Amino acid sequence: MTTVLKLGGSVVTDKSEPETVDREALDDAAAAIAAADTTGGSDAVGTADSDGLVVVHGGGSFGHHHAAAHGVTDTEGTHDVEGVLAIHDAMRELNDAVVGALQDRDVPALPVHPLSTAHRDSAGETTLPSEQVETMLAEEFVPVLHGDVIAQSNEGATVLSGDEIVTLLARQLAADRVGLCSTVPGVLDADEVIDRIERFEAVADALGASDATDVTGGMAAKVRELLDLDTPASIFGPADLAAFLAGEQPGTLVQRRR
Ligand SMILES: Nc1ncnc2c1ncn2[C@@H]1O[C@H](COP(=O)(O)OP(=O)(O)OP(=O)(O)O)[C@@H](O)[C@H]1O
Ligand SMILES: C=C(C)CCOP(=O)(O)O
Repeated sequence: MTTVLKLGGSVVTDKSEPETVDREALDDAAAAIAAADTTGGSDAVGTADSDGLVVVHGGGSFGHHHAAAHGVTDTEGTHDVEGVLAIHDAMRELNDAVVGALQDRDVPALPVHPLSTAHRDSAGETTLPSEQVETMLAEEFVPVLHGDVIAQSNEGATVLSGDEIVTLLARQLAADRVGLCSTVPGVLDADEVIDRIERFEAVADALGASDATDVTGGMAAKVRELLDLDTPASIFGPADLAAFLAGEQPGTLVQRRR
């Protein structure tokens, strides 16, 4: 079984303070991942024939802050190389922290930086090679990707969100499970967690943007992307990470009715 897990930038960073890792939250997440034994092989998460875990993390107070400062979004690009590097370097720094926290817990985590491998065409179609991720999984490593800036034809460089990485990889790896761990316990409608979302229109009124600086669209964009997947996806909070990794479906399950 292959699991793709996104650790929200809002979980692993303090989104109200530029470039601040939330060390406690990150270590808690790393501990939950370590306890779940998520590497490929016979004892891995979910079933006996697990192919392992891919971790993706978002930008939080690292990427979004720099992207906003340089006017870069997932559709608006820049040719300013210093701006591109500022966004990428911030994301690499956060990725170092995430990989480091996992390695401190003996999770065999390795970084994968999308700027060096992914690109977009002028219509915004993203290509993200996954062969290195698949090989890492086969060798029982835990690849750790992150939202990033990537080259886009006619735009310079634009933001690739962790959420889009999750959906691209889930398709390419034919993932069995997808989890988005954010700061909220699920998708909320008037403070109640919605159990299941099958159609965007049914929840559109409840969905908003992020309440922090976020250039890629917050909760509404997440739900839209997840509804396009064949793989069922769960959106849940940090308290439910261990349950998700143990095979449960906490929070909100997003799956289009076929
Ligand atoms: N109906 C809703 N239910 C839950 N959260 C919502 C809703 N509408 C808007 N939100 C906002 O969406 C946020 C989650 O999206 P956000 O993009 O900030 O999360 P993330 O993936 O953890 O962070 P990042 O994008 O930095 O990786 C919540 O913190 C909340 O502010
Ligand atoms: C802002 C950058 C560079 C990454 C955005 O990733 P996200 O937080 O998953 O939307």
